[in-house]
Amino acid sequence: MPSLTLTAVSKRFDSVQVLDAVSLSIADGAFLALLGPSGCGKTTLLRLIAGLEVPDGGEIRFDEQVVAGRTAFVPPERRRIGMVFQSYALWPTMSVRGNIEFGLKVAGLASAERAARIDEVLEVVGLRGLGDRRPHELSGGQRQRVALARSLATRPKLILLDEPLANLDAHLREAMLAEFRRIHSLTGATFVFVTHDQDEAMAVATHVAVMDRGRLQQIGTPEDLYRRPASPMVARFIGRGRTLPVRVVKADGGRNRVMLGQQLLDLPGQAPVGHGWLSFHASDLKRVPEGGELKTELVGQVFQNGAFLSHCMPTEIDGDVVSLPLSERLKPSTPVELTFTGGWVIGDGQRACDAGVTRRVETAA
Ligand SMILES: Nc1ncnc2c1ncn2[C@@H]1O[C@H](COP(=O)(O)OP(=O)(O)OP(=O)(O)O)[C@@H](O)[C@H]1O
Repeated sequence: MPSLTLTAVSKRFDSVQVLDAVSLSIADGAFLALLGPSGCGKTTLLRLIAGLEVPDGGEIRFDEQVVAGRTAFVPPERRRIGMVFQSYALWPTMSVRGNIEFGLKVAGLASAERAARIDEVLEVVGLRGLGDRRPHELSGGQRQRVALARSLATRPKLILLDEPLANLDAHLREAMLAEFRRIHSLTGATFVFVTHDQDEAMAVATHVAVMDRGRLQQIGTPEDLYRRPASPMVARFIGRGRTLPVRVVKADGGRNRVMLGQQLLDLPGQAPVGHGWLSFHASDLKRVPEGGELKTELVGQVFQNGAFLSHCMPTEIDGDVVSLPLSERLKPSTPVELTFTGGWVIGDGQRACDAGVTRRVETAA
């Protein structure tokens, strides 16, 4: 059963359409990352799910209950959600236990049950023994764990996390990502996580929703987005992907014949006949001595991860620079012929999640 369903959710601030008919559905226990460039509407979407904003149109359902729609609006405190912000938002004068206990008191739990719940969540987030400390006596990572413990304590069905790792250094971020995964699978709650960092999203989420200028471009597993992007924007945004213009001449059962300049290629894809895009990553390219499908000229190299990351400009077609690691240093302007060992064909203007289309996502096994 889907635990969260958005149907054509829209929001305007003044004259700006911040969210435009966003529809998606996630299953119970999913870990969804909302990913996209700054200003694309991720936080606004999270705030709508939380009930901190009211949509102008569309509907939000938790399980079968409409929590925001034309005829219903359930306030945040009655939505059974937990929220974790990048600022932690802990009470500085209260101990860790006090911070966690606050929401339990509001929920009307008796003292013994509150104490048991606090012990339980401190154990889950790995802070047993630190309950009497105050926030200033904790590291950034520990404070974020307290914030998570506080949101878990009321046993919400849905945990909403708004850039929770933004204030941590790179090393701690990685450790906390692993923690979020562990805690997610331990609790079985549905997590919705806002980030603009795709490595973070791909590492932690079972499903990722890519947004661009208020619209949902695609929702899928991290592998779907990487290998089968639904739009040129997703192809370029995920994994430093590249796209080249192609003409699709045949569409047949999940494969496409395309013309890349004068070269005929046969690749996986679901594009209709017409103008399209070949999407690929560095690992889909191979240098060959001659007869390559893409003729280029070297424009620069950088030594990176034990290889020369080589930037090559197509010479026979109109397209952007492509990059791949090569084992040798080459002189600038050296001709470099490439073939495609992989790639994915996208139709022009293809959109996975246009207005009114609901994409269902099942939880990863
Ligand atoms: N309360 C508000 N009043 C007016 N405009 C707002 C309000 N909240 C957000 N916006 C605007 O809505 C757009 C989307 O903002 P939002 O914070 O949802 O984006 P985001 O994708 O989370 O961005 P970031 O990654 O930078 O946090 C922005 O142009 C922002 O300026």
